[in-house]
Amino acid sequence: MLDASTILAGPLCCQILGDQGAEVIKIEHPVNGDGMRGHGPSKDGVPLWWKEISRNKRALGLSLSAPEGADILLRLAATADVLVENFRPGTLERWGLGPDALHAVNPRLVIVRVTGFGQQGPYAARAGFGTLAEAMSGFAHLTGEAGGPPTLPAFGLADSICGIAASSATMMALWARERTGRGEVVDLSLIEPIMAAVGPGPTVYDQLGVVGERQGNRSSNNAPRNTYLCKDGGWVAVSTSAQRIAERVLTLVGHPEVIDEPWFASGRERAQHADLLDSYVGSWIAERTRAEVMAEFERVGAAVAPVYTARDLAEDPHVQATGMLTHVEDDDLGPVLMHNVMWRMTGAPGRIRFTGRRLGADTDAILQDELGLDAGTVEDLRTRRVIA
Ligand SMILES: CC(C)(COP(=O)(O)OP(=O)(O)OC[C@H]1O[C@@H](n2cnc3c(N)ncnc32)[C@H](O)[C@@H]1OP(=O)(O)O)[C@@H](O)C(=O)NCCC(=O)NCCSC(=O)C(=O)O
Repeated sequence: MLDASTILAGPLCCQILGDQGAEVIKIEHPVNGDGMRGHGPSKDGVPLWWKEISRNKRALGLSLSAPEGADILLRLAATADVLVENFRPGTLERWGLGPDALHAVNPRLVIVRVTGFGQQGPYAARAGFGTLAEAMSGFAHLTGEAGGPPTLPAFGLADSICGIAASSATMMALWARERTGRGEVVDLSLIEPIMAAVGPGPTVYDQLGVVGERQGNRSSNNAPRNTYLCKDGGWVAVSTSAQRIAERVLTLVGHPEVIDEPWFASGRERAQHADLLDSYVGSWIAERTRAEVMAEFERVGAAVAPVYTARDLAEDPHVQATGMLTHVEDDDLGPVLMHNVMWRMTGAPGRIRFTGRRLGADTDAILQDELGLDAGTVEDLRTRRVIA
């Protein structure tokens, strides 16, 4: 599997498949590397996010815009199952590496193309980032306080949802290939996966002519639903998407009488009485420590979670017991804590074999051992910065 993508969506797709056993070659610009190397904090010059996002990927520095680099990609593509890229539409074609050229060397290749806005349409040529997808999908309009500005997430939400969707699309394309014998071209924009996650807003607009508005931490589908401050300064989140859970919460906080109100019978109607329900739940929680709130909610079978920092998450006994986070040995850093393979499978469990490598760490092995280039050619390409 060839990961010629940059920053987040495409690389996350390849990380997920690499976790599950795909042999991934990470292709990067030989001089600049993947911009992802500069994202987020580093320790003594070692980029920390890179260790996680590029795990299980061998590193090849290769200029795809140089004709000799493009030729090397075609040779790698000839035996690959999948190529993931996220250049603007037309860029691969400009380098002689469009789907026609790739399928000419390997008709069974699955080509996954991540873009901001899709391969076609009036916005196709625009530069795309997850932030723009968060804005255009409806997410930002719905997020934030009523009366406050539209709000963006503090992390790459649209990119990550797209990366997860891309991994699923890749597997579906591979499955289709099993039946047809032919590769696929997957056209995946950053907008569509987060649009699907934002929900049925366009359907509601189509049928009812109304659009949703920001309402802080509340939901228009259920109440009580919010974050609440505990006596010791900790926060918890409560959700009551199921009717039975709503009844248990209001009984627990000492207001069982409200359950008999006709409007209490549906989440949507409860949402219209969020002020009252929040005041009942909020004042009960404010008199207790977070540990007490957690224990009481658990005792009555209601739904609650602590609002965690990264430190809380790392120290949580459930996270530790289930291995949701795991330590992986790294050459630069020693043991590094990172999120584990995202799910557990009985027969073919995923595995983190190694952490993200330095730019070009595997270039010689890939070009000499796998493509049969001689050492002199490799050195010449390196001198001319076609490879790194
Ligand atoms: C990210 C982009 C805005 C970057 O736009 P541009 O800089 O104009 O690049 P292009 O796509 O046109 O691709 C050409 C450039 O790719 C760079 N490039 C990268 N890798 C290589 C390799 N291996 N070889 C050659 N060139 C390479 C190089 O600098 C090229 O510029 P030249 O040397 O000049 O030719 C765009 O690629 C894009 O819209 N991608 C789709 C959406 C996407 O995935 N966005 C990033 C998600 S992360 C995110 O949203 C976030 O973190 O925030």
